Amino acid sequence: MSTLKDLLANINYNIKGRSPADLELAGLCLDSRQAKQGWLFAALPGSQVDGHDYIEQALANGCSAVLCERWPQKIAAKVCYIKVEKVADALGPLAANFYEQPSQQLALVGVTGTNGKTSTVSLLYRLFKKLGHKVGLISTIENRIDDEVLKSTHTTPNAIELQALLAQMRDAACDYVFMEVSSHAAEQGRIAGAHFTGGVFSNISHDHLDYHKTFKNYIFAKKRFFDQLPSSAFALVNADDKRAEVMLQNCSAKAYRYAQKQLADFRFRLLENSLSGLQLELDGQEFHCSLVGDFNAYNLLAVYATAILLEEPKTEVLRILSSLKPPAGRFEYVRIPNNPVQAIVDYAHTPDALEKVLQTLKATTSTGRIITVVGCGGNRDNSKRPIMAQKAAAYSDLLILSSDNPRFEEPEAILDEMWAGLSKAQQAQTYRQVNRREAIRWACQLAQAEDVILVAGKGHETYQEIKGERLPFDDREELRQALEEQLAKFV
Ligand SMILES: CC(=O)N[C@H]1[C@@H](OP(=O)(O)OP(=O)(O)OC[C@H]2O[C@@H](n3ccc(=O)[nH]c3=O)[C@H](O)[C@@H]2O)O[C@H](CO)[C@@H](O)[C@@H]1O[C@H](C)C(=O)N[C@@H](C)C(=O)N[C@H](CCC(=O)O)C(=O)O
Repeated sequence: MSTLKDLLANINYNIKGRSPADLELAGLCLDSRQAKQGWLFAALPGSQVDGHDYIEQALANGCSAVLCERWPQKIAAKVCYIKVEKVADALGPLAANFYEQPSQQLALVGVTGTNGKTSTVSLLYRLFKKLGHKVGLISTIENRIDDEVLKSTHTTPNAIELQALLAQMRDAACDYVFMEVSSHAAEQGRIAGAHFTGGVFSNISHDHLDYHKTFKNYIFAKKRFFDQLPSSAFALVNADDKRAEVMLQNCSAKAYRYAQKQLADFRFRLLENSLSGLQLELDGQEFHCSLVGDFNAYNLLAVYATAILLEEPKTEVLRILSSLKPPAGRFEYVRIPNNPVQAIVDYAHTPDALEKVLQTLKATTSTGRIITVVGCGGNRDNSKRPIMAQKAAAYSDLLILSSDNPRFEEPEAILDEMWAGLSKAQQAQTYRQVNRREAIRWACQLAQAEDVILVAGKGHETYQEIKGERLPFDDREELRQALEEQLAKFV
């Protein structure tokens, strides 16, 4: 077993208290409440709470080492204190050493971007499984160690959880791992110390400005991931997004571009986009699949290009891709027998994602109306609220503003901010109903035979987060029930 001194190789640090040379750690933690005998506690400063305030609690729980940015007032001789410039930057490499560099022993591909991360990694996971590999998945919806499904609490886990998960994947003989890289994760060093075989950038648009403050900071958080890619890796970017080139600036990885509109290494041409699927010319080959919307054509192209860069056979990749269904809660259809109304649940919770889904519906719905139910999450970026309402109103024939996950905010106050984005004329045609179940019921009651209902924002989620509680709630279940109730109208 390695000593703490070995684990600190390649990290700049100062020491007080016990020497790390003869200290073997039993575990690592970020939360003092989970600390155990012989563990190292990493005192991470957050934006609200500072881990340094919990050093004493971690020591009381038996920790024998502390990673920190400033010396605590009391230094205990039996504890090793390691001071680094930024805990967030040092923890990843330390955790990677502790778990014996799992990402060096498999091929890790990270996907970043405002929209499309979950769909892309989920498609990659399923494609590589069908190609016969053992595969790991780290995503917003779930984590998977090949066939074993684990709960996911974040888009990208913290540095310790990430390295522990990668180690489990390595021990289960996974050869590939596809993971989402959120901007929070890149900014907070959660991916530091991870060795990537490839990085993919899908797009960037307005989101998370509560955290990053400016759009520029948000772009540079994503860029941090590309800056981390080694020269042996590939850096694959969507060249149709105008920030793609920023990702590639000073990036040591080998650059590849995919696009519809630009000259690029990988391209698609949209032949047909209907509610029954996409017909594409993908990298020169005719291709059909049941995924809907040109945003999915981009996701498919990113997946295809990644597979080719990982040297998978082109014909087999295209054959499997054409059979894949959309991931849960992404443009997921809800239909019940005898009810002609089509309903779609989508996770779109950014202005850009919502606009893309609605554009697809507009382009593919010829006769009926589009009825949209949408809200915005509480305690998250409130600057997107008026824009999302505006986008929803622009493409919908009927709009019902409702609650998403209000968290600790007043649901009506969130709707007020959305409402402010609507013109007087749009307001006159928009309903407000904070109770999401009721809002979905209203949408179904208002729908006629040819209409399409879009319930946006929560996708795969099976809960609604209200005042610190996660109450069971599933848009797809609610829609099924409401469509059943409405059935009488058509029989
Ligand atoms: C809202 C937000 O951004 N919170 C971030 C912020 O947290 P914070 O200031 O409240 O502090 P904290 O994490 O509660 O506590 C700071 C430290 O003290 C420790 N602590 C705290 C209490 C205690 O009793 N003992 C103790 O040791 C904590 O374990 C932690 O290490 O600073 C922390 C340190 O940098 C972050 O880990 C934390 O992200 C949390 C985990 C979070 O949930 N963030 C979300 C927004 C997030 O990361 N989301 C992205 C996806 C976004 C998307 O694409 O939709 C994701 O990757 O999931």
